[in-house]
Amino acid sequence: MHDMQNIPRIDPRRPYVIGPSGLKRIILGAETGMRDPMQVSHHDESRVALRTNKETTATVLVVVHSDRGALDEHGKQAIAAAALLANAETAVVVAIMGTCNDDLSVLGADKIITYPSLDVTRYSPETTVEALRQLWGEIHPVRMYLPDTGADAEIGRRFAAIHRKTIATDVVEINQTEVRRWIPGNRFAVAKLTDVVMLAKNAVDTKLPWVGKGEVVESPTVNSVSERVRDLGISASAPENVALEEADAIVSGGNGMKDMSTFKALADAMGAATGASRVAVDDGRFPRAKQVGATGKTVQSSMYMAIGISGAVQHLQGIKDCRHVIAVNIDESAPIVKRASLTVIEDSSSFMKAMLELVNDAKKVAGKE
Ligand SMILES: Cc1cc2nc3c(=O)[nH]c(=O)nc-3n(C[C@H](O)[C@H](O)[C@H](O)COP(=O)(O)OP(=O)(O)OC[C@H]3O[C@@H](n4cnc5c(N)ncnc54)[C@H](O)[C@@H]3O)c2cc1C
Repeated sequence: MHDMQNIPRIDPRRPYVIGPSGLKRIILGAETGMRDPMQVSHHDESRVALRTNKETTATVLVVVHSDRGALDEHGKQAIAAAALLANAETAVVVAIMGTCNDDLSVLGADKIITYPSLDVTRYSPETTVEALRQLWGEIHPVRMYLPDTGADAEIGRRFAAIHRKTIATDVVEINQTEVRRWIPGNRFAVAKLTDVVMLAKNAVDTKLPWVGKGEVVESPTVNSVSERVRDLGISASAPENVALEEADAIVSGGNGMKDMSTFKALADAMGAATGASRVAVDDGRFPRAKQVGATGKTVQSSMYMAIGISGAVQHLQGIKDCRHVIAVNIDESAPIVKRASLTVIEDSSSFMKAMLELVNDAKKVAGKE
């Protein structure tokens, strides 16, 4: 049985979601002229084939906001979905609202256009919609894909409403003629394929057997538009007021972290929210609301520092969307080490004291104290 909570976690390999019934046939079948992934060596990246060698005569457009030069998993999925669905004559054009340091060719992007001034730190929906109107007029895409979250969710709806495009939201399955979205009661709502497709999270696998051309194009000038809403900038709220699921930096303690006062001081100094493993919660060191993992919160911070946490599979499930995981552990064979992009093999208490000193020194140098 499915309930609403399971909806964003659809396994793309199940037979009814995007990819399986539709995608497998659409993209990998001989009739599309696509490369057969079985002929591609996954171990030799230099030999990964282009998605298509044919001259492209049509385009599909993917629109994604980036955050400090990086795309989140949902944004990546939108690009991969567009590439999976495009036929051999169709180019995948990606408009990045912001900058992008990632290699998007591995997600099937053929052409990448960045709009650095339209990143998520500024609220400028009317200018963004104008940028898309200009781009749409230039490349005449057959379809536009966006992730159905955050700034992208708003832009897709605004664009469709203003420019009278058909739109489907929360889409989990798509084929040549129809889109499907989940509705309560474990049912699909089916609609004709629309101009704008807003994709639900985790409906597509981003591991592709081929690459796009990845050509980066200079940012076009966008006509100036007067925004009706004035952006007063971003002000950070105190980490303890931020929901763990929305925190950008999290310092998390586990069974190997007992020095609570240094832990709290470090989190404060770093401006990070605090999380915990289940063992640390069961011990009474953290409230249940701080538990990260399968039976706790699923977080998606840019930085997740796991101090004295082993990285049990149930804990890792809660941090799968985190961008940078830093592990602090005395055991270099702890599973968290495999997940982390940086590991410090050190006693948690000594680490936290040293780190606290470094952060405070850095703040003094920056004149923030
Ligand atoms: C159904 C189910 C659901 C679960 N849900 C969750 C969940 O949502 N979230 C969750 O976290 N767990 C969950 N668990 C529990 C999970 O399996 C682990 O038991 C738990 O995550 C372990 O917590 P830990 O890593 O803090 O503790 P431990 O497994 O005890 O690991 C402690 C780590 O700290 C290191 N360490 C020890 N001393 C030090 C030191 N002085 N300095 C630095 N490092 C040190 C150790 O090397 C070790 O790696 C669940 C389990 C089940 C069965």
